[in-house]
Amino acid sequence: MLDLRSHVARIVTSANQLAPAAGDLPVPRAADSMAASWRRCMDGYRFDPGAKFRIEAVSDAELKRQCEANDELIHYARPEIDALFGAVSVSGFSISLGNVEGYIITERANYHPDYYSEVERPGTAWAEPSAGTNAIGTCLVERRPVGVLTNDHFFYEFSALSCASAPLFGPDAELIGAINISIRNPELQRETLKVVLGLSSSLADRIGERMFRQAFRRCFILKFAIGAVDHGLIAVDGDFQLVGLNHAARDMLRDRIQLARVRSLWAVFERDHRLADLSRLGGTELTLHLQKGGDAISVSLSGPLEPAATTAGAGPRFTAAPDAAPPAGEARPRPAPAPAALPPRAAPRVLTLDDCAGGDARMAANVRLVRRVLGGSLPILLLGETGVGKDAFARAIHEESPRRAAPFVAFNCASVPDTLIDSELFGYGSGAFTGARREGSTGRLVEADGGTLFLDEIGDMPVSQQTRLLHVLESGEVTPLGAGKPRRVDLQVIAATNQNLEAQVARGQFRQDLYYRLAGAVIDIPALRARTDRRALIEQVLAGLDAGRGLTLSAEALALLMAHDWPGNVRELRHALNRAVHLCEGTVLGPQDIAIRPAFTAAGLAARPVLPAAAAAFGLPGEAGEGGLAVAEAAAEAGSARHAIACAEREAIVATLARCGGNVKAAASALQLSRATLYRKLQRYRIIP
Ligand SMILES: Nc1ncnc2c1ncn2[C@@H]1O[C@H](COP(=O)(O)OP(=O)(O)OP(=O)(O)O)[C@@H](O)[C@H]1O
Repeated sequence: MLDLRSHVARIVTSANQLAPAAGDLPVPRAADSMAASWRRCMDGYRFDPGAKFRIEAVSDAELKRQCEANDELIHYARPEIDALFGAVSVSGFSISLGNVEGYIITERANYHPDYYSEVERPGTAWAEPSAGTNAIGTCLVERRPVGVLTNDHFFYEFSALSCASAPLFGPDAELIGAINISIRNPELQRETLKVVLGLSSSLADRIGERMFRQAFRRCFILKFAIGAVDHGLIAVDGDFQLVGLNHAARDMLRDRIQLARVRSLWAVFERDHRLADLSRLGGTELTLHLQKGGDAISVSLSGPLEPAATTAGAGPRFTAAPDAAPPAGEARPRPAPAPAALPPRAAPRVLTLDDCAGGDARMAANVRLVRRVLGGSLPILLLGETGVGKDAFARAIHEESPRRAAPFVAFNCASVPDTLIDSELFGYGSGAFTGARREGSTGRLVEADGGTLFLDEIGDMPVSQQTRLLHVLESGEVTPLGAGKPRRVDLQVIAATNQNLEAQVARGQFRQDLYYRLAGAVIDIPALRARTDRRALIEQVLAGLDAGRGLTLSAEALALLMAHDWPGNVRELRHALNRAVHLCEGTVLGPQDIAIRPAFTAAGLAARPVLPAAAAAFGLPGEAGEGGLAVAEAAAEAGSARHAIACAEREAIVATLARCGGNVKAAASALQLSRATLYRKLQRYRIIP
């Protein structure tokens, strides 16, 4: 432990250099990772490391309110904390649970009288903007496990303490708190703290897993490990549609999920026939292969905790949606004792063209146009926002086409790296390049011979491949790479995009001649919000998801769904309903089952820029700039509705700060947020570094 002078000098030097200091001050290597936090303390929160510090604590009444607000979290965390505490009962040791605001809400402590201190009791405020560098607060800011050894604490008052905290993520992958282990021993070694950090992390993972399994208790759960991280959890329904991914799974699979914008498990893993009947496989360990030649991953599969159709006797719902606490007075959910299988489901039906048309006049006209060119060689171009059903429409075209006995081959131009598009699409001959398969590859164009080739996300095709594709469309011949001899192909090409191809042509990003070639029959699929048959479509999608439970929508739920503007279109609708079906206890879906908010219509809010005056006052970029990106990232994966909410929140914060002349305390009070929460949001939206 350093004396006060050396403590202050070390912090100031390291924070300023963000690297070990030269000279005679002992600056351990961990100072590197702490320095960013020390710098935040000095520059961001205007703390002085030499100042006397007293930890803030909330009143008993406020602590009670916070405990009630975090009732679910405490319910799942407490048994795990007790179990670990019982196993490691040494003196000067405590395990605490901090909420996302950094307040300790429950704790088990076994203090040695020599080391006893009031500082860590429930109600104390450990958010970094309140208490400086400390394990709970810094872990919440950095969203990663953090160990803080003695003098790594910003304030000298805490330098007898060493702490290790790990973030806790909820079933929707949102940060909900931190688990902290503290040891009051000024002699503690950094290596020992690393072991303690491991304990904190596995405790947080176990609590997160229990919450995830309960939230998705009517789903099949796949648990897997990639690299050192071994707690990836995926919830799927009986149709292998992804219903939930925990934080670790999103992290591990981010690229694959974003690339393909997937909702199906089989867009992440290679399809595996052993999983054909999920309900027989509970408790199975198996190896799945990541798509596109990815690694083999060991996966353990468990069946639902509750049958999907359960009504009476089920514990009250724990919804995974943030802010959706269970209604007051409901008892806590208890995991159901015996696993049960989901009722069998009909295989997902391929939509027909009539299904796609529904009762919408524009769609009916689209279908009439398409029927006139079915099976010919005139290309069809499908335009429409993401999720409107372009892929579904393309498949329906093929199924009604005279070509339906031949293959339907789909190729997503955005999900294949540029360097592989050539070989994947046009094929290659044996030994065409290093790493090529000995027997060569036919390529998708040849695979689709006689049938339909669906080129999804055509706007993402690189210009060099556009030239080759144009040649194929004009000549009807494909020449695989290194194969010399061209091969004739007869196919109907359907291309799709949610981009503005004409604008891309004007910018030189898309070949004009290819655009005209592809635009044989142009089908503009309307956004869900513009469809006149929205209500019928909502009911049709629900009927396809409810596995024969005969679920209906309450008037309020229907009103909510009708009022939403569905920026993610039918996909978003499907996802919202799928989730509601899994969370709904009875047979009528209520508004509480629907995770969207009518007050924030995404198109309106997302389109509004940050108030120009506020942006100027703080030197902020407008919505399209870095701040907008920060919002987008913060809301990534959470869906566009939450993105809109995040936009609105950021806008409100910036405007209030501007009104309060940049005074964070005044802005926090005007926004009715704690100072710590406001700082967290300022960082999250990158309003401050
Ligand atoms: N008319 C419909 N009825 C029921 N479900 C539909 C309908 N249209 C689309 N869907 C469903 O909506 C989801 C999204 O559709 P699809 O993947 O075809 O959209 P997309 O326009 O191709 O999206 P993207 O541009 O992101 O690729 C799919 O699960 C699809 O089955």
